[in-house]
Amino acid sequence: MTESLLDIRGISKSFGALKASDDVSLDLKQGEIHALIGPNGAGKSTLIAQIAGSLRPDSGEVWLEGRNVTHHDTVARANAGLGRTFQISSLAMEDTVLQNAVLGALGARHRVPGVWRPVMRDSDLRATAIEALREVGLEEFAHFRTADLSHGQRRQLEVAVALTLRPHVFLMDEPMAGLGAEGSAILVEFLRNLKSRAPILLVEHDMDAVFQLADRISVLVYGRIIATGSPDEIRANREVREAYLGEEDEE
Ligand SMILES: Nc1ncnc2c1ncn2[C@@H]1O[C@H](COP(=O)(O)OP(=O)(O)OP(=O)(O)O)[C@@H](O)[C@H]1O
Repeated sequence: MTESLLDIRGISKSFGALKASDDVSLDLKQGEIHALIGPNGAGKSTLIAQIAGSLRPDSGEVWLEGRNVTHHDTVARANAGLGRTFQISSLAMEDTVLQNAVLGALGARHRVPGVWRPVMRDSDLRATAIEALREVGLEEFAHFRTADLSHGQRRQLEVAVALTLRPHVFLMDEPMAGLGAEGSAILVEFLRNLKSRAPILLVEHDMDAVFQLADRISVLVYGRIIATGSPDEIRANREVREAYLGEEDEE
């Protein structure tokens, strides 16, 4: 059996009377894209926040590469190999592409250089940042203002920033959001290649992208996972179709 790099065990989280996560278990194995789908308000972002460490579960555990990180904060989890891209861009739009990547690489270091040593002249940080930009195909845009990138390129830059932390596992929250058909197609191809570098837990509303990309899909409804399986299994699952996918998938 392939070892799970990320293992979510029985996570529950309530906001008052609302159970946003209800005994959720799922895992992420080497080389796969595991998509988490579900209607608005199903609890996807709440679950991602608990995996990333920004929200504490009421009960349950998060294991990363065989280590229980349930009580680690976001920085400790990032340093342990959990890379994340966000639903809302965390990039500094007025800074250059390279500056954003260097800032990401700076977060990967366990110390902050002294103010006398300008960050942008730190050759290790620059090398890490340029390597990450090269990996996502943005090296030639290094000196562009981030605001001048296309939407899709900004998504790629977010991945580059995450790559500077040398993640072993990726959490991605709606990377396709706001992309047109062409941008989505490029990003789908990009993520398909990226998964061999680090497996991806993907929250995504774009069902075309999900069904093209995912090796496994879990469906979250009212905080509970109602099904996990291959894209074909999920498409054929009656409960999933009734709860979420709707009749348009019936052929
Ligand atoms: N901090 C909070 N306090 C109270 N309720 C919250 C809080 N965060 C989320 N919720 C509620 O928990 C439920 C799950 O929300 P969540 O944002 O995780 O869903 P989602 O599946 O990510 O939705 P979307 O697809 O729209 O992003 C919703 O009913 C939401 O209103």
